[in-house]
Amino acid sequence: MRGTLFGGLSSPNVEVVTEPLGQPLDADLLRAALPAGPWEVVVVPETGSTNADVRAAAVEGRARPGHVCVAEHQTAGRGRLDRTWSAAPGEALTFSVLVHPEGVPAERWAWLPLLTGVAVTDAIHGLRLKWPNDVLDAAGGKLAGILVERVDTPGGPMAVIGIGLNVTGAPDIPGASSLARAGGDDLDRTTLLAVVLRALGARFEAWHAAGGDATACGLAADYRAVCATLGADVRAELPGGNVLVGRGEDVDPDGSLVIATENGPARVAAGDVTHVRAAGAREPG
Ligand SMILES: Nc1ncnc2c1ncn2[C@@H]1O[C@H](COP(=O)(O)OP(=O)(O)OP(=O)(O)O)[C@@H](O)[C@H]1O
Ligand SMILES: O=C(O)CCCC[C@@H]1SC[C@@H]2NC(=O)N[C@@H]21
Repeated sequence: MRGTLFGGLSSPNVEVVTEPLGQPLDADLLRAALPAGPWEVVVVPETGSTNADVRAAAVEGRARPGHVCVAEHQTAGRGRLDRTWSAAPGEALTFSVLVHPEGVPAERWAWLPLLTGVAVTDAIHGLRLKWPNDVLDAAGGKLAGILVERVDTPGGPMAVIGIGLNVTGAPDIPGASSLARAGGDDLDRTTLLAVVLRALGARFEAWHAAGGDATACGLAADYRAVCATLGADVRAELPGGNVLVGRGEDVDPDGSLVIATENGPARVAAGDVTHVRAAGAREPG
């Protein structure tokens, strides 16, 4: 596997074909590129939201952990905090994975979105994370978003991990980027998806085996190493209009961001924050 952006997770099973832009996803090649395990991959030409589809399948007992739904196009893609997620047909990877963090205490599930962000940076070199889990290119453009939702299934509580990764292009949204804009020269979506799923599977297994202890499995340290928010001047907007301004100082063992403010350290959990921005920056919302 060549290219400036891919990480070291290439598989000897992956036949790498450099495809022209917009080549459809190859479901057979994708399945062959994944290691033996729980993967069950469904590729659909169009749907509303892969997160909604996987959630529905899980609730109805039709999907097992390891189920992956990939859409060439979403007509009602969902972002965090009830935002929308948009991408032109074929230009992005939009997919969702069902996972079962069986035995992991509920408070540790907050690491799942951060774990997913780290997996994307494992798979594709040169990317950073904006806390909690926006994936940024080297220039700070957002090229992937992550939406993790808990779902109650007949087999117990599980989580749907949704990833939208802009590959050959990005919507005309200020601050949005894509792998193509970031200078990536391997833009084959089938190969990319296989590499990201392998990285996600490896990160999930290690975290799960550690009972969800992000420190014990090395996830917390790896997260800090790729987190662009640490050391940066940030402005965190909270629901109700309160704002915290300070320097991103640390990420707690529970995944909260510690901001060094003039009044001392303040901790914010992902669910408590409407936006985290570079201080002074004007960004969309
Ligand atoms: N394909 C896309 N690529 C990038 N951003 C997108 C895309 N589709 C929709 N968006 C939306 O554009 C907005 C810009 O993202 P940005 O990271 O600046 O948001 P934000 O306000 O900082 O929120 P957050 O950090 O919670 O994602 C977000 O609302 C995001 O969900
Ligand atoms: O940054 C965000 O706001 C999160 C965006 C998550 C988008 C992905 S695309 C695949 C999956 N299906 C959805 O409807 N959303 C997620």
